[in-house]
Amino acid sequence: MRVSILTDPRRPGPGGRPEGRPPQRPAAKSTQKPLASITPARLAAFEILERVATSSAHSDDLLYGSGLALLSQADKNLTTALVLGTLRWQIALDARIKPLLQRPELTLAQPVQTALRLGAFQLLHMDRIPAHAALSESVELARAAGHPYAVGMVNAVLRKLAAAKPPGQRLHESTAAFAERLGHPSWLAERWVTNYGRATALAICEYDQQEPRAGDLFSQEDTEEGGSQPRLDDGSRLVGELAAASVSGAQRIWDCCAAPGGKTLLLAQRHPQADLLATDVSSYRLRAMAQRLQRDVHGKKVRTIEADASTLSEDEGLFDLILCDVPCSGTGTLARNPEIRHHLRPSDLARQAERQRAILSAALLRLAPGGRLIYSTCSLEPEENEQVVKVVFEGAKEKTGISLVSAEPVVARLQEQGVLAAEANVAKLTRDGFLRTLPGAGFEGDGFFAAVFVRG
Ligand SMILES: C[S@@+](CC[C@H](N)C(=O)[O-])C[C@H]1O[C@@H](n2cnc3c(N)ncnc32)[C@H](O)[C@@H]1O
Repeated sequence: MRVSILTDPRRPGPGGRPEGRPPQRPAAKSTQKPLASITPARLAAFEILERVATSSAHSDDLLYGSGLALLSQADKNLTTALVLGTLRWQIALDARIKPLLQRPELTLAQPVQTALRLGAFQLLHMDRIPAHAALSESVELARAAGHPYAVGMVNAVLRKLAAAKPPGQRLHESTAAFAERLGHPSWLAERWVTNYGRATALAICEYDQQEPRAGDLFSQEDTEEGGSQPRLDDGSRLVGELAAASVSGAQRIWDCCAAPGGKTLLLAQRHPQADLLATDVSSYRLRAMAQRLQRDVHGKKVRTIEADASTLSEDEGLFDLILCDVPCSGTGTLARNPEIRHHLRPSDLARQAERQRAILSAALLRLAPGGRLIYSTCSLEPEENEQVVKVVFEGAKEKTGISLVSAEPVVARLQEQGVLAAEANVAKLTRDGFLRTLPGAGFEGDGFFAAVFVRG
C-alpha cells in the first residue's frame, strides 16, 4: 500500500479474545493524506484486513488501539463495521466471488482479494452504502495497492455481484452448505453438529455472524468503576462470578492466566479482603492489564506478576481460590473475534490441549486444603474442555486428593442471591456438572466452559 492511514497500533484493545501478541509489523506512522478517491474508513479497513491476512496481527488490537487515532468517530465506527463484517462473512463472500472470476482456479494476489471481499461485503450486507461507492473504492484500493492490471477484473466481478440475485435458501441444507452460507469453515460446523446437534450448531453459526449483543443473564450491570472500561460479556462474567462464589471469604486468590483482566477485576471486587495475585506469561498483556486494574479501587490492590502458570515460584505458597482461565482456540468467541475461524486448524486443538493440561496440572498443586480451582476456556471443543479435565483429574487425584464437583449448585446460588436474573434458565447453563454456555442457543454471549475442582 502506498499510503497508510493507521498510526502505530501497539496498544492493546479491550480484550475478549483468548490471547495475543503485539502486532508483529507496526504500521508506518504516516503524515500523508489518503488518496482523494478512497475514503479514510475504507482505506483503514483495507489496511487492517491486509494485516490480519498476512501477519499475526489481531483485528481488535488494530481497531481498538491507537491505530485509528487519525480518524473521526464516524469513520472509526465505519472502519470497525467493515473489518469485522468482512472477516465474519469472508468464507461466504469468497464462495460468491469465485464463480464470477474468469480463471477461478488461479490464486488472486492478497490485496486484490481483500479489495474484492471488502467491496462484496458492502454490496451484500451494508444497506446504507451506495453500490457505486463500494464498487469504485474497491477498484481504487486495488490500484493504490499496486495492482492496476486487476482494476478491470475487480470492477467486472463487483458489478456482476451487485446485479446478481441473492441465492435462494435450499429446502434441506447439508452442514457444509450452511457453514458456507454462514461464513464458517465446514470442519468446525461439522464438529458442532457432532457435539451439540444440528439445530444448536446452526444457532451458533447464526449468532457468530452478528455484532455481539448485550446479554440479559445478570440482574445488574457489572460493577466496573470509571465507566471507561468495557462491559464484560455475559459468558465471561458468568465464569468470573462462578469462580468468585465458589469460595466464600477467600484469603489467598490466584488468577493464573489473567490478562486482559476482566475476571481478575471481578474477583477483586467480590473479594476485597483477599490477597489477589494475577499472573500472565505475556509481558505486553500483563502491562495493559496492570494499567486497567489501576483504574479501579479494588483492582489497585491486585499484585501482578509476569509468570508462566506452570512454573510459579514456590515462594508464592498455596491458594484457597484459583482461577485457571487458560489460553484456548477461542471457538466460543467467533462473533467477537471473527478471524479466529480463518487461522484455526483442526490440529491446533491437540496443541492447545497439551498446553492446557500442563497449566492445569501445575495449578492444582498450588491449591490449599479445602480450596477450589476453576478451570475455564472460551472454547466449544471437548478436547480443550471435558477431555483436559478428565485426563488431568485421573492423573492428579491420587497425588493431590482433589475431586471434581458440580458447578450447578454455585450457579443456582448466584440466582438465589439475585446476581443472575430471576428469568435466567439456570438448568441450561450447566451440562454434566460443568458450566457450558452455547452462543445463540438460548444464551446471548460467548461460549464458555468451566469445571470446579476441590482439594479435600
Ligand atoms: C483466555 S486469556 C485470559 C483471559 C482473562 N482471564 C480475562 O478474563 O480477561 C489467556 C491468557 O493466558 C495467558 N497465558 C498463556 N500461556 C500462559 C502460561 N503458561 N502461564 C500464564 N499465562 C499464560 C495469555 O497470555 C492470555 O493472556
